[in-house]
Amino acid sequence: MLLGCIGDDFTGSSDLGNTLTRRGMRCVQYVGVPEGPATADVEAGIVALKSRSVPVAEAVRQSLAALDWLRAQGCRQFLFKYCSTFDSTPEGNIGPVAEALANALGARRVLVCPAFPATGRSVYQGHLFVGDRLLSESGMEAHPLTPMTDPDLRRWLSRQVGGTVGHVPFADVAAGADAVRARMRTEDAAGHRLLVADAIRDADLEVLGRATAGLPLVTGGSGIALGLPGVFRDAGLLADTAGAWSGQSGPAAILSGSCSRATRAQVARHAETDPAREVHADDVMAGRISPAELAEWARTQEGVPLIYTSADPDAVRAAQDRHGRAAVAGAIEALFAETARALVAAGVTRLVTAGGETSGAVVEGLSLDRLEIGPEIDPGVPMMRAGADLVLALKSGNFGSPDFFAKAVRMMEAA
Ligand SMILES: Nc1ncnc2c1ncn2[C@@H]1O[C@H](COP(=O)(O)OP(=O)(O)OP(=O)(O)O)[C@@H](O)[C@H]1O
Ligand SMILES: O=C(O)[C@@H](O)C(=O)CO
Repeated sequence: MLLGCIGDDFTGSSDLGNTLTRRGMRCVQYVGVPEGPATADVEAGIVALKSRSVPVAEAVRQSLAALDWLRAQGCRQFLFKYCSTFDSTPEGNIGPVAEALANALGARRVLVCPAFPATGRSVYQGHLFVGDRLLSESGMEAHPLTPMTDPDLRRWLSRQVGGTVGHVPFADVAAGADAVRARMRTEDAAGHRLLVADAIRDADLEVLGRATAGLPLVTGGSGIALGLPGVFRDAGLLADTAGAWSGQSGPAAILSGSCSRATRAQVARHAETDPAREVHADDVMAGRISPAELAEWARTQEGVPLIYTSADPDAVRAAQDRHGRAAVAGAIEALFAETARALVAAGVTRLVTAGGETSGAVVEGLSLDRLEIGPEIDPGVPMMRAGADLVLALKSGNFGSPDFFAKAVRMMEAA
């Protein structure tokens, strides 16, 4: 294993797997820290954690355990993957995890770059944009768990870490890898370890990736991985053999706990043509709804059934005020995990989930341990094989075209 990656959620990890696979690395996503050694054919291993929204100390503990395992597999470089919308609170977990990994690896000059141009995320002057809006005006300011109210990544990250935060401005990125390396040395000399880097195009991310050659730790969204396979390839380290992929026949179902704008539009689109069952937070909290009943409903539908709690920000806020943010999120995630188990037990072979936390709960609920990354459905979302009879797509909340659900189940079907 050459590149050891730690993802702070499951959809984000599959987004990273998509990038690395498309750039020719043989990549496997592990569900949590594996028990035994990896197989010898894996060039990039991603340990997917559910650490984005857990308490800081727990996120650090899990991430260091993942790092230990990846080091034991012989990795030469490590990547900490977080969300392209920098999902975190003023306490963490991005900053504390990045610092802990840097401490463990003795790493300096650690890039921080969530840019993902294919999905509209860019970093300029240290500020994160979603399309033409600042992060804090993109809808992310109303996220149920990590409301992003400050688009200045340097300022937001500074609140999370013990050290100071530096910057690699766009002028250096545009000037190429040597200029980036020079800027990183200057920032290091000024005492900054975590360095927010500007990037607005894939070409900028390629430059940043190349500039990190030989550095132990890189952090960012999946875009920061664009340039890394090329460095390994130039060193003659990649086998460059594509893995085989085949789809899966059988029933499909969709579970959506994401409340993002993109997902709500996808839910509305799917409901125009296929059966869609809304589950209300109050019913979940009161125990008025059971996974067995939802799975039975899904089994008896014509078309591809969608079960969703996705709701607009006012409804989410009201549910959180009534029940508590963590309690309602936990109860909904537990419901989706059990419903997924019931669906698969009832014969579902193609499962689409929307939302990072939701997908994490589902994958853990299904006790999956290893996901083979397949072809891309939409930017940032690959199909994945979870075993002989199960193919998954874990969609990040903000990703995917409006018809994503129908497109995903169609693409996941065996040819
Ligand atoms: N109706 C609802 N009311 C309150 N909370 C909800 C509701 N529906 C879902 N949630 C919770 O909101 C959270 C949504 O997070 P999730 O990560 O699944 O989606 P997302 O944030 O849109 O996706 P991503 O992290 O990939 O961007 C989950 O914890 C979920 O349980
Ligand atoms: O980077 C992203 O936006 C996604 O991979 C993700 O992490 C959302 O959960």
